[in-house]
Amino acid sequence: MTEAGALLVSGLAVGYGRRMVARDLTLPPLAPGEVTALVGPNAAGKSTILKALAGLVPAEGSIRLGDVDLRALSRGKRAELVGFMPQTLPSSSDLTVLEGMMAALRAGAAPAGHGALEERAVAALDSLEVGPLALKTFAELSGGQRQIASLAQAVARRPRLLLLDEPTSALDLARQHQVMALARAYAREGRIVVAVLHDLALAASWADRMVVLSEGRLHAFGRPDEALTPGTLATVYGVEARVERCSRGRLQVIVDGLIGGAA
Ligand SMILES: Nc1ncnc2c1ncn2[C@@H]1O[C@H](COP(=O)(O)OP(=O)(O)OP(=O)(O)O)[C@@H](O)[C@H]1O
Repeated sequence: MTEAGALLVSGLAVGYGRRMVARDLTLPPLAPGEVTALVGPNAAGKSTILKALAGLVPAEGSIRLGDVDLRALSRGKRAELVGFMPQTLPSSSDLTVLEGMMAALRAGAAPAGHGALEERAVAALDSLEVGPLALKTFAELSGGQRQIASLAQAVARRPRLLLLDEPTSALDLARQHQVMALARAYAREGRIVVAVLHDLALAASWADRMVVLSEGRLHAFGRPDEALTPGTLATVYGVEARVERCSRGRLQVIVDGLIGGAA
């Protein structure tokens, strides 16, 4: 698959000082129109790789969005194309949600007028049904509200590539559904969404593809039913697990125990 506008990552090397998290990581092309779930055990390198794609940590290798070399872009131009929602969210900011969103939007390469930016910020909050949060400070929000506000900030610029680091970890069931539905609708407009998720059932329900990482290496890739196999779960997570379809066709992962350990 080499679809126009795909995210193409090859030979990616990223780490912290001498500690390499990924050395020579090449991913299959991630196509516009699709949600890709990036999964794997704790410390597999998922967040670091997402930050490398966003240009937030130094990396070597090739990161292209179609024919655009993302690593060659200025910070502002890259931020126009790539939206990033971090795993760790600000909790002490005195800025209101709207002020924070406006500041992020203004940091782009081609800022629009104040009114147009405010319209975009408000539209992003409304799309997640959290318009009333606009005038609250981040410090006043609950953990889940902070997560939703942070997602709205990442989406507001309408980037071609949207990177979400555990976007549902603090959310209740209804909000999880809402966020994943938004991610899917956003992708269907011809954009690329990559989301780090720990909940494999949620990932299998909403993602078109899954990338399974282990120790900074690609272990499996494909549709959820191709990527999530008992063999992969055993090797990558060290669990004895079954992958079954429930009556509505959704994949379920049932963990029977740890490999070599007590159930
Ligand atoms: N700022 C940092 N400085 C040094 N090492 C780091 C830093 N951030 C992460 N690491 C290390 O990089 C490795 C990968 O971490 P990363 O956060 O990318 O993993 P992850 O797959 O996202 O994990 P989790 O699922 O637990 O969030 C870990 O060994 C971690 O200790």
